Amino acid sequence: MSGSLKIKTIVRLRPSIKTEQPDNGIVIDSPTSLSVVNPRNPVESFRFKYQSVYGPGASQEDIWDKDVQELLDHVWEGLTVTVFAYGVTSSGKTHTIQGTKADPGIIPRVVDFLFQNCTTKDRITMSYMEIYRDEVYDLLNGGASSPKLPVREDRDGKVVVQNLTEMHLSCVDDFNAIFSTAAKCRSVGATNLNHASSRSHAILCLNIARAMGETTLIGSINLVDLAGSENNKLTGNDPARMLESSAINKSLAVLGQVVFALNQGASRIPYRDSKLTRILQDALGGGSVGLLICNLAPGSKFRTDTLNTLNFASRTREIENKLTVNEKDNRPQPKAHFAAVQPSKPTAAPRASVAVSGPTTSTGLAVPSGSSSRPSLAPPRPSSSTSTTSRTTSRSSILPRSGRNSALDDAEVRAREREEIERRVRAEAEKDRQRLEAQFAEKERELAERERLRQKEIAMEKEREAAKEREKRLEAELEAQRDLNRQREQEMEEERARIRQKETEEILTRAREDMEARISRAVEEEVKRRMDDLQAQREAEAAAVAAASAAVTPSDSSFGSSSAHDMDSEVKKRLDALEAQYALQRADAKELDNMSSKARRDMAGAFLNVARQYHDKQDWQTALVFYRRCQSFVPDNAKLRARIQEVEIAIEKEKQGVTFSPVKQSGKGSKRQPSPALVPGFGKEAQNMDLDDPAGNDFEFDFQQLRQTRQGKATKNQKKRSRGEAAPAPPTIEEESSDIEVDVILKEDDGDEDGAKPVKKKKRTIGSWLKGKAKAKYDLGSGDENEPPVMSDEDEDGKARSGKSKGRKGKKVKA
Ligand SMILES: Nc1ncnc2c1ncn2[C@@H]1O[C@H](COP(=O)(O)OP(=O)(O)OP(=O)(O)O)[C@@H](O)[C@H]1O
Repeated sequence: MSGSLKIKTIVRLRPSIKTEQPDNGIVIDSPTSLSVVNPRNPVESFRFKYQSVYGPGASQEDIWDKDVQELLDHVWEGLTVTVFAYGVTSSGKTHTIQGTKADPGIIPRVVDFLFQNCTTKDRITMSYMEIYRDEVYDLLNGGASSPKLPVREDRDGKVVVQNLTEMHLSCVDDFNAIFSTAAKCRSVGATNLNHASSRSHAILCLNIARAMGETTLIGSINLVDLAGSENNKLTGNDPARMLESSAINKSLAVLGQVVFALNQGASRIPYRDSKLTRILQDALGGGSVGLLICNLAPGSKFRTDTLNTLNFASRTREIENKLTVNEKDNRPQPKAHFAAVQPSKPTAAPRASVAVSGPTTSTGLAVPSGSSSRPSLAPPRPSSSTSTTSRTTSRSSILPRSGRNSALDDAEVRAREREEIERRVRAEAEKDRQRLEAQFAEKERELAERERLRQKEIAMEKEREAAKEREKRLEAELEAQRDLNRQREQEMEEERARIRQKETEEILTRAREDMEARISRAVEEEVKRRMDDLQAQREAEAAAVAAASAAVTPSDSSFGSSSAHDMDSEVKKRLDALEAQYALQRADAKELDNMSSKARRDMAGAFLNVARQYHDKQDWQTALVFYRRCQSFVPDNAKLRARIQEVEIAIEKEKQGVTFSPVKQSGKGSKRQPSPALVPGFGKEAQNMDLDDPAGNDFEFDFQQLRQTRQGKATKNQKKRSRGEAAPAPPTIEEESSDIEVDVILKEDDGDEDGAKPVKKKKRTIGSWLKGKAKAKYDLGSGDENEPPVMSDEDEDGKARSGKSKGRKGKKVKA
């Protein structure tokens, strides 16, 4: 088989081991892709795609069956197959490549496979080496305790590990015995991350030579268990481990550079910068079939290494190898003849192959096809020697001396030329390397700058988010404060309303008490005065009787003198009464000066009430006193004047022994018409409400409806206040009654004696009524002689309205 083939790249994520926390940072999306969370920005993740992706549940067998076994077919075609495991320390490279007895990895499966499929003609050999601190040691010869082996390029440009032991295998057991001993020689040490951490890169090489008539196909399998990249902060390495670690990391860095340079198509690939890349030259951009297994470890502490490993894998899968069949010509070589000796052409050899040569064995990890320099599996036979060295020896032995000298000169010249070319190539390569490194550094700087800006942007975004959050919190706090203020204001408003209400009630109570006190004072004084008068009168009468019985005088003169005496005492009494009344009126007049018109009306009403009570009892004297006192507050009221005159007449008549029928208190008929002020539930508020029709019409007014509305509202407000809620100020009676309808009885004067007669009813609201109101009908100071003054909740008969109102519930009253 020939042609080119890209390196096959697969990924394997190992399960979490006992001491590790489960990790969701790596997600296997499909059998060929996975996503890894960005360690710098956890909301972001990177997605990768490879030929195969194995999760923690995948077995050794799965990997073998799907991705490894098929490659071994190429071995029988004389190709070199290189499988290498790459990954951070403890990611499972050794587990995958080597495995354990219970869970065998790739190596034992390959050996089984080879022996199952080989024929008796096939010859299988093995070599096993380790690269420890950038030196090569033979693991079949004691590993790092044996001498280090030089890595050279032979004349054909092949990389060879000199003196590496190659052992023949006849069966699987042979291999197991040799390998288990050799594996123990491998440099392994304990770190914090892996108790059996590989401190070296191990390369097991299995060669299969199959004779095919005149040629022998030499297939090879290189199984490479790389040491893992290490973060010394995590591994907790001691100084010795640090040196190992630095060598491991350096060789892996060069491996990365080689892959990078191959991807870039660079003219110089830095294989020579480490022993590892030098030896793997054939697998990387050389002539072999390549399989890269990237091992991943779960856990956030490995996240950056995981991403590095996956980036490395992505770059490696782009590398294309030009496959080269390793073939050996079995035909006997023609006898050495100087004409046949040609300098070997470096271009004829494969670009990169690893060959090992030593004193006892001469075999290669990869062998150039058809080349006479191909190492043989059997000990070298003189007749078919393929080594350049033996060719050179036979050539020199047949040359004459002078010819030998000139041949030596030629060789020297060629050697010098070669050195010169090598020097130039190296200088050029060095320049390329420096240029690439500069580019690399520049790229890294660019990436670092981009990363810095991204981090800055993230930090600013976070800051913006935090500021928004703060603003929201402040706004909420402000709103809460505003609510609190509103609530407090409402409470204060309610408190003020309560205080106002209380003050009003107190003022009213005080006024009422004051008035009651004055009335009772006045009554007491009057009663006392009258008692005194009565006493004086009785004493005077007793004295007069005594004097009359003692004196002996003619009957007419005695009659004349008795009559004069009576006249005197009567005049005197009247004078006393007038004086007393005058004194009272003076006292009232004094008070009157300081009173408001409303207070005057109140006082007049109070006295009128008392006067009426005496009037009803036909105690004309006392009634007269109170009517007069009432008059001192409303001196211009004509009706009151007339009432006083009536009472005075009654007194006169009484004195004359004439029976006197009680004076009617209503000037208009048997039934006094209630005024709005007398409607229960309204008290004196309605006094100022003028319900007089400007047109002089009468009307009916449903006070009961108004009262109920008002009481309903008052109860509602009271309840509100008891709950501590704000209640509106009580509306005025005008406001409340404005929508209430009344029936207006229009009157028409038909010219006869009866005067105006009610003819029809018309509905009007109190509001509209009030708009057109004329003078105040019930104003005590109005001087209206046709209407009685209205002072309190009692009607003119002195009966409480509340009692009457019960009987009138729901009935329309005539105003
Ligand atoms: N697929 C797996 N299933 C179960 N256990 C595993 C698996 N892969 C690795 N391990 C365990 O993880 C631990 C580390 O594995 P291993 O030694 O193979 O890592 P490594 O990559 O070779 O590390 P180092 O580079 O340090 O040599 C071992 O205990 C191994 O048994």
